[in-house]
Amino acid sequence: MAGEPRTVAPARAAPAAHPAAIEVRSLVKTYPRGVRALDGISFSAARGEITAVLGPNGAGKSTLIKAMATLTGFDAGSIGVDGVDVRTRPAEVRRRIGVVSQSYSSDPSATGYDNLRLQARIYGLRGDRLRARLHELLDWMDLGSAAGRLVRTYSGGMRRRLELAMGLVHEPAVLVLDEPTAAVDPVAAEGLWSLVTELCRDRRMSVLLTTHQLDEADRLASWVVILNQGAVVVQGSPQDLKEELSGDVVAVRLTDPATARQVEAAMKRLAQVRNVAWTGAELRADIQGDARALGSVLEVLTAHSVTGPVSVSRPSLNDIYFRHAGGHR
Ligand SMILES: Nc1ncnc2c1ncn2[C@@H]1O[C@H](COP(=O)(O)OP(=O)(O)OP(=O)(O)O)[C@@H](O)[C@H]1O
Repeated sequence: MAGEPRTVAPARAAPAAHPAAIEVRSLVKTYPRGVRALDGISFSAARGEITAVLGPNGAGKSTLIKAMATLTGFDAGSIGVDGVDVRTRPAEVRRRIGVVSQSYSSDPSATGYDNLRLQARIYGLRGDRLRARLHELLDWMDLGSAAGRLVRTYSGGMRRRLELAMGLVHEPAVLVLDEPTAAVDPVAAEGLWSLVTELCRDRRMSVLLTTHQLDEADRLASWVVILNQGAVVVQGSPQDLKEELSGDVVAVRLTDPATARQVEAAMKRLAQVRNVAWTGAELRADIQGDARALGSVLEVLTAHSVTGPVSVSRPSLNDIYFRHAGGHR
């Protein structure tokens, strides 16, 4: 379960004269049968920066993206995209936002070029402008030589780059990427991230991404919003979030269920242990204090005859994620 709702930094608010790339205020969305997917979330994504939204399955990330992209309605609150209200001016929002969703939107039985051309035509590009934009995007995404091939012959990384090109065709001010590196290999993911970083740095594009890859958020984003069960449990810069966890993290793998339960209970009784969370069979304890705190934790492990390797490290964004977004055995 998540801890108490909290922020390590207040939700940022942009001055009215320079609206944020995305401004979400007290957003509520309830699906039929009373599923409250978004329970009053607020955050702001700054212009020209990467903002990451993290959260476990079902946290509400996709619903949030759909609401931003005008693909689903919401019950209360507001969303501004590039200063434009989603509810009152949805058509204008669609011109200003590009969305690259988790599921592919390209047609595998058409060529990369034809997919991109169709997308450009949907956005009203014609003639020389269309050809120039397609040429630019294909070149930029390093798809020039593969443009005439059917998309079904593309590798996962090439297909992701094509999807990115399709999301950029109308030169949106705000780009939303829903788990863009899911199912691509690390090299292809790295390629995608350098393209996205370039978009922000050189073209002042604002990017909001959802990811399960915490190291990605840590490395790329200037602001991180962690959702759980439709609520913002914590938000701040990666640095803010890390500073929130001073002390050390002790990690140990416990495969025997009875031992795991006993060790968890004993750890929780230690005054120096601030939080205990599970990542699969790995128990992670946040400890506060000097070497004596570590000594007490090791004593618990010894008392329960735990002989496996134990690691001690500085907290990462991973630890904050599991602390706030759950992590039960
Ligand atoms: N069309 C729908 N009808 C009813 N409930 C829905 C619908 N879509 C999503 N939900 C529910 O809303 C909640 C939030 O789902 P959402 O897909 O937004 O989460 P998510 O964070 O994107 O998850 P994932 O990481 O698995 O993609 C979940 O409880 C989900 O079951």
